[in-house]
Amino acid sequence: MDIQLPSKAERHTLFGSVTPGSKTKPTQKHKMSDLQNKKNNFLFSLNQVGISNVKMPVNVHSMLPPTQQTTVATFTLTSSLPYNHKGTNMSRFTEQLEKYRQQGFTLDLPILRDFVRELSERLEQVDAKLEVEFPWFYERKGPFSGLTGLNHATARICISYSQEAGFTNDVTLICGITTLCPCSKEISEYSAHNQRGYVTMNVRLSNDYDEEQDWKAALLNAAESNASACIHPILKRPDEKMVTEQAYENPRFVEDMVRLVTADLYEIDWITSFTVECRNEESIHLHDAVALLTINK
Ligand SMILES: Nc1nc2c(ncn2[C@@H]2O[C@H](COP(=O)(O)OP(=O)(O)OP(=O)(O)O)[C@@H](O)[C@H]2O)c(=O)[nH]1
Repeated sequence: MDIQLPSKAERHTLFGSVTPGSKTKPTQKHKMSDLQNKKNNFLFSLNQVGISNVKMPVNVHSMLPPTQQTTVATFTLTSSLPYNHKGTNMSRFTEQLEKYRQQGFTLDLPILRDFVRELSERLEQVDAKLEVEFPWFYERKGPFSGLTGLNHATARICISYSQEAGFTNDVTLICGITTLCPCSKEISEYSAHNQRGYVTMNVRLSNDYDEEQDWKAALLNAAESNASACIHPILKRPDEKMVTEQAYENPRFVEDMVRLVTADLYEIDWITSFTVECRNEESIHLHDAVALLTINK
């Protein structure tokens, strides 16, 4: 094949690009109009305005191995906006993220609290909120073989700051477990259906919480230690036999899961309130089974 192509500039013209016209508007920042900083009565104050779905590599400390890990986090950053401000200064949200990225952003709670307070100052607003979600990785050994592999759970941190009320620290962990149906076990001559369930624990941390306690590991343990069995990346046949028998010996409805996890979270003194949800991707249905419980201690 021998195709004679026009130059790249000619190709762009062919596909509709035009020469820039004469430009009259200022190019220097101080001469540009600043629409978003216009003050007037704009009718309503806003609860939240900012940016969402921002991806960034971050560092995470973990009590479970790997104890230092890098992962990709998705951020939402917002503040409120008074009725007399037309718009927020959007560029300052990403400027704040970039400042922390250059320092090697680690998602420790004290660092995130500094981030949110500084963000409110940078925005010249009375409050700010950070929500960040990331896959958190933890090693899991086969129960017989001891062979190690990596599992992950979805972790979320939400820090709110206001000059008036200070900080609230909410965290969420969503992890996979195995559940075996008690009803199916009871009524069947053989076997019982079982499935992958997802436990979502949404927790408010008290001021006593310190990073040594690692909320991620504690919430994972609350879910897994009450499940029919844990999820494993690598299982050899002796492992598989153990996991299968363990599930049969520990049947759980979604209701059982939520109540048992609730009891564990209730006993943790650095948790002030929480919601537990269990969702089973039923293997005998196309629909899921769900249960949810909220506790204010
Ligand atoms: N408020 C607002 N800004 C938007 C919106 N859509 C885009 N922008 C952003 O406007 C930003 C520029 O505005 P500012 O952050 O106020 O920029 P600036 O005034 O040069 O920066 P400062 O001097 O820090 O105030 C860009 O980052 C755009 O992304 C919107 O819906 N609302």
